[in-house]
Amino acid sequence: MRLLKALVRRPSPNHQNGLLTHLKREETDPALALAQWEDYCEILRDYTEVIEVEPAPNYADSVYIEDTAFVYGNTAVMTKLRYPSRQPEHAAVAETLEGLGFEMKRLADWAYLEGGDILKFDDTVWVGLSTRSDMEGVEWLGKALAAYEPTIIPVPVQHALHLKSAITALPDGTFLAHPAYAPPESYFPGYRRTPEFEGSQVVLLGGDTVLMSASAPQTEAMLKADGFDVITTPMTEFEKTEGCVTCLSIRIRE
Ligand SMILES: NC(=O)NCCC[C@H](N)C(=O)O
Repeated sequence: MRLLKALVRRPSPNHQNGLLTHLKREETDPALALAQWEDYCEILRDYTEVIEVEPAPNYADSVYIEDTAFVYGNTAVMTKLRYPSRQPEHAAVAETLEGLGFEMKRLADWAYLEGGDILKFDDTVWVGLSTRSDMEGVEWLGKALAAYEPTIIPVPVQHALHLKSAITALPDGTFLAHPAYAPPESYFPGYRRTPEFEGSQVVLLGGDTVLMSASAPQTEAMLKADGFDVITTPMTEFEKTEGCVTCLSIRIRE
C-alpha cells in the first residue's frame, strides 16, 4: 500500500465552469484554486514523487484527474467518463501512464466508469454505481484486472457524485462515511461516521497519516483523537465544483 507516485494536473483557468450534479453554481476564484492546488501538490511531494500531466486548459474539469484512470498493480485502466465535455481529458493521462510502463487497458465504448467511483483497499475493489458509472463499467474493470483476482463489489451510490465523495478507507482498513450520503453500510465492514460531508474523503499518505480537507474540523478532531496523523489543506474552490482531496490525484501504490 506504500504510495510510490501521484499524478496531478494543473487546474484549467476555466475550472469554475465544471460540471455540477448536486450543487448550485457558485463563483470560484481561479487564483485561489491554483494556490490550493499548489498547496495540495506540495503536501503530496513530502510523501511521494509527484508527476504533473500535461495541463488541459480547455477542459474545465481536467484538474479532477482521478476520474480518468485507475491503477492496480502494473495495470492502468483508462476509465470512460460519462460526459463528452470530459472525455478528451484521457489522452495525456494515458500517454503519461504508458510512458511509466503500465500495461494499458481500455473499457468497451458502451461502458461507463469514473475513477471517483473506484475504492480500493488491499485485495478488494468497491465500485460505485452512480450517475457516472454503470454495471458494464464494473464488468470491464473486472476483465481488465482479472490477472490479479481482486474481489470486486458493486455498490449503489444515490446521494453523492461518486462513491469516494461519500466513503473512503482509513489506513487501518476501516471506512469513513457521512451517514446522509454514504451507500448502505452492509457493503462495507463497518463505518466511522463523520460529522461533516467533506470529512468522509481522505487520501492515505503512508503509515497512519491521512490528508483531508480543511473544511471538516470536527472530523479532523475525531480522527486525531482516534490516533491518526491528520494533515489538512484548503479545498474550498474545488468543493464548489464537487471535487475533493481524492479526485485531484491518481495515486500509484506498491
Ligand atoms: N473524483 C471526483 O470526485 N471527481 C470530481 C469531479 C467533479 C466534476 N465537476 C464533475 O462533475 O465531473
